Amino acid sequence: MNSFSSPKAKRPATGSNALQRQGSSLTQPASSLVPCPICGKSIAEWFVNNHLDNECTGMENVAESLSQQTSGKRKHADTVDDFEDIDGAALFQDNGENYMADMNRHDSYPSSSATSNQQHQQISFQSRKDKVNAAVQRSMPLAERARPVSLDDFIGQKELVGPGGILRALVLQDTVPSIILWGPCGVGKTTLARIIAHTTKAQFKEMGATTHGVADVRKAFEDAKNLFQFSRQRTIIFLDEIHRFTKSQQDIFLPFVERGTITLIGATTENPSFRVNSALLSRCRVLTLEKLSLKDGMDKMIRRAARIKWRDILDMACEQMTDTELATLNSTFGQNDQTLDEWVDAKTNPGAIKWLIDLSDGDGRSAINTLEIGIQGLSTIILSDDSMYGNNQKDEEDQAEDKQSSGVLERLDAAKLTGEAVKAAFQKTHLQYDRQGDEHYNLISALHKSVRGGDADAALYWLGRMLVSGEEPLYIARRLIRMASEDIGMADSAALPLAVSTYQACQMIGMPECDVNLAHCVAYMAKAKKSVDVYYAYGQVKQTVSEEFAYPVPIHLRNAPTTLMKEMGYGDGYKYNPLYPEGTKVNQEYLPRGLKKRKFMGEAPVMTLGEDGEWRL
Ligand SMILES: Nc1ncnc2c1ncn2[C@@H]1O[C@H](COP(=O)(O)OP(=O)(O)OP(=O)(O)O)[C@@H](O)[C@H]1O
Repeated sequence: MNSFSSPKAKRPATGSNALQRQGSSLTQPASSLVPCPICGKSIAEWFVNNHLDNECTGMENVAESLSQQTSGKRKHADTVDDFEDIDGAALFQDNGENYMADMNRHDSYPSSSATSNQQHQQISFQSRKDKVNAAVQRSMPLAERARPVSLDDFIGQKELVGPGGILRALVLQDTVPSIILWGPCGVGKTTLARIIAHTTKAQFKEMGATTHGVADVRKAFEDAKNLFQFSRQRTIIFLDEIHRFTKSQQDIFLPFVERGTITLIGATTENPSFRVNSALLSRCRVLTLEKLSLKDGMDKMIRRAARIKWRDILDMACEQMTDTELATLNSTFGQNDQTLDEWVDAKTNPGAIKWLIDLSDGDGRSAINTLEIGIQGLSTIILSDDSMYGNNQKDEEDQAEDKQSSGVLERLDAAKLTGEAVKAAFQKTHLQYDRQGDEHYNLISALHKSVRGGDADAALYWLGRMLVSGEEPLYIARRLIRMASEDIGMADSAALPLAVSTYQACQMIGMPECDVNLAHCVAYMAKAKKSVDVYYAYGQVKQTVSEEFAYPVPIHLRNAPTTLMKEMGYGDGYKYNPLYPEGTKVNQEYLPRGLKKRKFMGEAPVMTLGEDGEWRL
C-alpha cells in the first residue's frame, strides 16, 4: 500500500478523480443543463427533481456555477459558504442514497497538460444538511453503526445461522417461533433479533427490561393481540435482558405466547433455567450463542467497523485540508491502482486486530468500542491545529510552501492503529467501564471473594482496579466492614475494628492517601483466619423467625419490674449466673419452649474431601 507523498514533493495532478466519500467516487457527473418546466431557469439535468421539490428557489447559483463550468469560463462562488447557503442544493439522489455533490471549482480551467503554475484543484463541498447528517452519524456508537443488517455480515453462531443452521431457515422463511437467545455480552443476540426484524413481514417491536417497565410490555402484548385480531398481522416482540423481569412478572407474557399470535424473542446473558419462568421456558426454544472468535471472522467484523471510523476521520480531515492537499489526495487515488477501501484497511495494522480479538474475550461490542477509542485517539493527533505551521525550525522557503499545506494530510498519512494503541485504548475503556453498571458489582464481588479465599495478592489487585477507575473509597470500606463479620467473624474479631477504622480513615483523609489504608485492611483481612459461624447462625435465626411461630419469652427470663409482675411469676426460677461457681454452666434454658435445644452456632455446613477426590457437603 502506497502512502501519500508529501504535498511538498508532489505536484497536483490533472486527473479528474474526486475523493470518494462514503465509499463511492464522487466525481461530478457531466451535467447537461435543461430548462425548468416551471420557472424556465437552466438547471443541471440531475438536479431538476430537487429543484422542483424546493419550489424553484435558491438554485440559481448551482445552475450558474455549473453553466460557467461547462462553458469553461472562470467563475466560482466567492466562499465555501456561498455554496453552503444554497442549503441542500448540492444533494442529489443516487440509487436511493444521498450523496454530496462534489462541486468542481477551478482557479484556472483544467488542462490535460498542467504545468507547475497550472493547478487543477478539486474541492469537495458538503451541504449543511449533509454535514449535520454526517455529524449525527459520527455521534452514534461505532458498534451500532457497524451492526450487520443481514445474515451475510453476521459472524459466528454457525450452528444457528450458518448453512443448514436451525435458525437460518426459520429466518429466511419468516417462521421464527418464540425463542430465548442465551449468550454472553456482545455476541449478536440483539443483532440477530434486528436481522429478523429486517426480514420478517410481521410487525417488530423492540423492548428492554432496562428501558421498559412491566406495564409497557403488557401494553405492547395487548396491542399486538389487537392487531392480530383486526388485521391478522403477527407481531414479534424482542425483549432484551428478559432475565431482569422477575419470574412472576414473566407470567404476564405467558398467555400471549401460548396463543401463538405473538412471537417472543427474549435475550439473556443469564442461564434461562434459573432466570426464566419455567412455564415460559417450556413454550420457547432456547438457542445458545457462543463467544466470538477469530475462527468466526472477528477480524472481518473489526475491519468493517474500522472502515467506517477511518472514513469519518478522512471526511473530517478533508474539511481541514488546503486545496493543494485535496488535489494531492485526489491525484494519489487517481494515479495508484488502489481503492479507498484498501487505503482505509491499511490504516489498521494486523497486530491491532489481533489485540482487539484477544482483549475482547469474544465480545464484539467490546472489540469495536476499543477500536473506536483507538482510532479516536489518533484523530486528535491528525486533526489538531497545534502543528499547522508550528515548526519554528523551518526555513523561509519551507514556511512559504507550508502555506499550501495544513499538515493534516501528512498526519493522516502517518497515522496507523497499532497493537500498542489498541492496548492503551483497551486500558482506557476498561477502566472507564469498571466504574459502571455490572462491572462495578463484578469488581467488588471479585474483591470480596479474593478476601474470603485468602488470596491477598488478588484482593489487592481488585482493590487497585476499583480505586484506579475512580471507585468511591467509602463504598469499598463499607464492604470491608461487612466482610469483617461475614467472613472472618469470631476467628479474628480484630478485623471488625480495623475495618471500621479504615472507614474513618477514608473519611478523614480521602483519596489518594486513603488507598493505603484500604490496602492495609484488605491484606489483613485476606490473611486473617476465617469463620462464617456467626454469619451462618444468624442466617438460620432470620429464617426461623420469619418461618416459625413467634414463641413467647419463657417466664423465668422475663423482666419483673413491678410487684404485680412478680406476683404473676415473671422471673421465677431464673438462676443468676454469677452466683454459681461456673456461671455459664448453670443448667438453664434460654430458648423458648418451641425451640428447646435448637442449635444455630457451629452448624455451618463444611465440605469434606471424598476418597474419589470430590468435595461433598
Ligand atoms: N455475530 C456478530 N456479527 C457481527 N457483528 C456482531 C456480532 N455480534 C456482535 N456484533 C457487533 O457487536 C455489537 C453488539 O452486539 P449485540 O448488541 O448484538 O450484542 P448482544 O449479544 O445483544 O449483547 P448484550 O447482551 O450485551 O446486549 C453489534 O452492534 C455489532 O456491531
